[in-house]
Amino acid sequence: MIGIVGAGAFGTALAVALANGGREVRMWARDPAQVRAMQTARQNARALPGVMLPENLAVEAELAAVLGGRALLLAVPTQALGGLLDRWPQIGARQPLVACCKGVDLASLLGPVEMILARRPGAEAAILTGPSFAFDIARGLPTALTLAATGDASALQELLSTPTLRLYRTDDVRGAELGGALKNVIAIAAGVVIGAGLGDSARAALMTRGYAEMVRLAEVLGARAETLAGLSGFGDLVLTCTSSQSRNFRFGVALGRREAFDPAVTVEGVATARAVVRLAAERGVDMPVTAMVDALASGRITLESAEAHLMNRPLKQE
Ligand SMILES: NC(=O)C1=CN([C@@H]2O[C@H](COP(=O)(O)OP(=O)(O)OC[C@H]3O[C@@H](n4cnc5c(N)ncnc54)[C@H](O)[C@@H]3O)[C@@H](O)[C@H]2O)C=CC1
Ligand SMILES: O=C(CO)COP(=O)(O)O
Repeated sequence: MIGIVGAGAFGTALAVALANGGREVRMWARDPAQVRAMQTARQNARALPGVMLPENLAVEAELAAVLGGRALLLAVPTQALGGLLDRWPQIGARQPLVACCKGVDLASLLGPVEMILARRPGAEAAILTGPSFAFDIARGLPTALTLAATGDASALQELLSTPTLRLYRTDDVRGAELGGALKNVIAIAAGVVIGAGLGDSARAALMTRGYAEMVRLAEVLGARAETLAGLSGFGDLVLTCTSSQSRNFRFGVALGRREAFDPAVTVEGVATARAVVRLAAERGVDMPVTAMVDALASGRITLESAEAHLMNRPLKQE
């Protein structure tokens, strides 16, 4: 059995793909009304309307029902992960924990695996990340992801791979965590550029310079540059900066157009930008694109001054 905590878009998509791949899956949602609706309609109408839940995917109202399997996937937004682990001490005692989220925690400046290990020392912890929209995964479209764990991830890799979900493993947990977290910030910047009508060339420039600062910070924090060049960094950066399926990209487009954006939608890059600005300052790393996204998203600067600031930085070697 594979347990999943969190029945949002990503948790449900993984649950559907794993169940369609022949695994027994149990997914827990905190809202009993949502559980009943999913049990009755065999759909997650809130997160993935139109996707049928296979028979071997059970939707559970009790957390205990999803514990004790071969792995427990934690599919909640990064800013909710700490609270989840604090609220439910029984999570983690009996199975490997796989973080299925992308971000840096604002309260602790830690990544998802670091947050798990800070609260559950000695737990077997991993992160599943990489270019993959929930709807694509749920529809059974081919998807490749990175599974990063400090120990040997071969058994988990086998368990979580299906004919449509192909997992590559790495021991560079820091690199995988940071690739997924930092690309969301750059995707917001790419959205701003498109929303403001600055053009595809400007987007390509921002993606490239954004990638440079992602690698700069990741290396200082002990990650390997080659991990950032893989699925969890470069791969996800390309996907998220170029598709309007991405919520981070769409949030950026709204910012660029000076339009409002639904605050109920999960946009990981906003809190992560704020956290990364602090992390970068602590480590003395220059991250101009991230700083600009944070300042824009929090309304501290205008679009015009953000553009002028980035274009008027001292000329330098690439
Ligand atoms: N949607 C996508 O295409 C993908 C999302 N991700 C990542 O997955 C993570 C989750 O995102 P989504 O599922 O898309 O967000 P979502 O907003 O669709 O769902 C989040 C779910 O977490 C639940 N939740 C929040 N706090 C909770 C708590 N304390 N206890 C229990 N449940 C809680 C919410 O009720 C909601 O069902 C994010 O870090 C995101 O970056 C990764 C790859 C693809
Ligand atoms: O991480 C994702 C795709 O890999 C999903 O991106 P958004 O959270 O921006 O929708």
